[in-house]
Amino acid sequence: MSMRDTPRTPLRTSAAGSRIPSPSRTSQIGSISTAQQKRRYTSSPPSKRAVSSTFAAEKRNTIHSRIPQSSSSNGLSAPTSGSSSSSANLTKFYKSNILELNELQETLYRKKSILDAKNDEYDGYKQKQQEIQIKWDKVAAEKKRVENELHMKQNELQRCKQSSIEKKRILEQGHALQIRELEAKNQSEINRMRNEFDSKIEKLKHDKIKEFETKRNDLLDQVEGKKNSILMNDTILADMKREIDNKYIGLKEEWLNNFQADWTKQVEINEKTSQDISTMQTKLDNELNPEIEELTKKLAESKERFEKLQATLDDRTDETKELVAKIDEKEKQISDSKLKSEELSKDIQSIKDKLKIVDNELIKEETVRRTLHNELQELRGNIRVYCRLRPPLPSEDQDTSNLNVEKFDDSNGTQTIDVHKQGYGGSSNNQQTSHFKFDKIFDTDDTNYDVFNEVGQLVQSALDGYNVCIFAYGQTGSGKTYTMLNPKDGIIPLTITHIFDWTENLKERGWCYSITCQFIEIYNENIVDLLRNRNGNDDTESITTTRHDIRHNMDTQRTTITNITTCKLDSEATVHSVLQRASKLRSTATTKSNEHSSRSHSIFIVHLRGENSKTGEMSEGTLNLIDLAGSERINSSQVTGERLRETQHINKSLSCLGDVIHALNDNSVSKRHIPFRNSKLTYLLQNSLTGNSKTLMFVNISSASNHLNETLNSLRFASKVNATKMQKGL
Ligand SMILES: Nc1ncnc2c1ncn2[C@@H]1O[C@H](COP(=O)(O)OP(=O)(O)OP(=O)(O)O)[C@@H](O)[C@H]1O
Repeated sequence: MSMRDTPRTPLRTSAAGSRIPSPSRTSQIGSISTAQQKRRYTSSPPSKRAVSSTFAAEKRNTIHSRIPQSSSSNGLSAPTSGSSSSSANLTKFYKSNILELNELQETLYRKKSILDAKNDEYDGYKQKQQEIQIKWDKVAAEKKRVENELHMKQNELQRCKQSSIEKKRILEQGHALQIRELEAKNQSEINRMRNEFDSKIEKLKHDKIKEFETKRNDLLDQVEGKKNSILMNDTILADMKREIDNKYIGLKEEWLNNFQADWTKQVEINEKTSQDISTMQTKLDNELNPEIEELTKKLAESKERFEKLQATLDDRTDETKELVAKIDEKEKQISDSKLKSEELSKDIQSIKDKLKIVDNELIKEETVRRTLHNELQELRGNIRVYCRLRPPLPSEDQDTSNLNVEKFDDSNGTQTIDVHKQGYGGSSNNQQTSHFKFDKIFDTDDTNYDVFNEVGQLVQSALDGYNVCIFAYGQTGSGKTYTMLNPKDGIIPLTITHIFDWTENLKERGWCYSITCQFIEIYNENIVDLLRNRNGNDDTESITTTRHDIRHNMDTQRTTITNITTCKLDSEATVHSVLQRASKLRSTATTKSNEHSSRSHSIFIVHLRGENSKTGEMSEGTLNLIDLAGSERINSSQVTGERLRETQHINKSLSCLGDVIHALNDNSVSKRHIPFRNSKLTYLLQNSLTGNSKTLMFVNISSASNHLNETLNSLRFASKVNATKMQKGL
């Protein structure tokens, strides 16, 4: 029961109305019978919860029950007799009881004050939690902003990287061009050398021609000289002839002949020289001219090539100049980018540092949150009982007026359901009304999501490393399976989905969780593995032959079951397939044993193991989600055989569950023995019911009037559980 919403203790002065009446005011009331007095002392004292919730009513009842109502019922004289002895008895009775009643009232006030103090403490915690929540939201928003900033910077860095790659590519292209340019340069060098060679050849050719021309000119000069000398000789000869003619006509003939002979000789020499000259001229023309022509042609070609190369070279030089300018520009851009990149790296580093601080803050906040969450849960009570009404099915009586659910009042913290039942003869005068108080009551129009909103906090506790048990108790068909396992929105599917969401969020605070599950049922005190591998000849017989033992490790407070299948839950798909596997096995058993599912307890066990890589913290919690067997009372004398066995086992295990919770509430040292071993169910859940564990019981009831008796039985059982509190440190 939540302390949060317990009504405040009234001031003592204002409690006058509830004080015990003085003997004088009640002097007309008869004295208590000895039998009643005896019963009062021998009955066990009411639990603390019962005292707090029903004290006023009890007090009234006690007083009225002790006052004789008629002389025929207790043998005392009627108040109208006015006898002094009965008045004296009455006075004596009140004197002896008023002290005790006042003491009780005193005790009640004390307890209520403690309750108020706890209530205030709880409000303080609530305030603190709200502040932390606001701080948390701020930190989360700051983190988101910083992450966005980081994201943008990373994008910018990425762009810079891409532009660097582009520049590198362009530079590489430039290098390739340079290589080609060098090749062109080498080519031009070759060409230059070739030109030099050509010009040398040209010069040589020129020199040779010059030399030959000089030689020819010399020879021509010689010929001219010879011609001149011949001409001179002719003149001399003519002179001599004339002299001879004149002087020596006789000798003329002889000298002329001689001279003619000489002259013929000279002519021959001249002819020979002329022949030599023409031979040389021919030789010059035949041999050197083709070579010169060839060389001239080559020279022209080379010139042409040279001009072309020169033009290309000019183009390349211009291109190279442009490239060099571009390279310079790019290099400048690269150095700018490098500077920017360094600045970005610094920014990123500072953001990372900030993120680290934020992370550390978050981790610290998480630890505080866990402590506060647990304190809050403890303040709300380690045992909670919720009631859930299911609407009448179409086939059932639609009249639900027997049940009346009080509106939930947040400041009250509890909710009451009134059950009206006709007395003997069906007369409305004989109607009896029973009141049952629970931490919360879900009416017929509340959905599974409304239910999960309340359960979620306990799932969070399991993630924080506590053991949690959630039971669904009620008669067959009251909605236990609908509450626990409805495929879309039952507690089990919603729990797992939320666990995935929460563990994902906790990752950024350094927490990494491994989630495993087992799904078993307890049928006739035998454990059946609902996740075992099915094979073709699998039948109910082979199921029950596999032995499963429960082992408790007292050091680690962990419980294991031998030969049981454990499945890793890493995605919603695996959860779906695990639940389908289990439901298939259950439905197979249902066809073989009538209404098997309502005759067995099914337990979905989720192990949540978390490790925080940043703080080194570890947490290990177990969440047990239990769909109990139908609780309807079947008289053992009405059934036989297998059904009788089932009934005995169910009755035994459910009453054992009640006993265990009762025993846990008993602080008396002599009664510290908790009868966990009396049933498989309680023995299995031993570690999850003791210590700092949290327990939630749903009592599922049908609102249909034809189920009223079973509804009352279920509500009575649940009220008994609700009147207990978990004993710590067992
Ligand atoms: N809150 C609800 N709203 C609507 N229908 C419901 C609700 N609770 C239960 N039902 C319907 O009532 C019927 C019986 O419910 P369910 O099978 O969950 O009961 P049960 O207690 O688990 O029975 P059993 O013990 O046989 O497993 C089902 O048809 C279910 O759909």
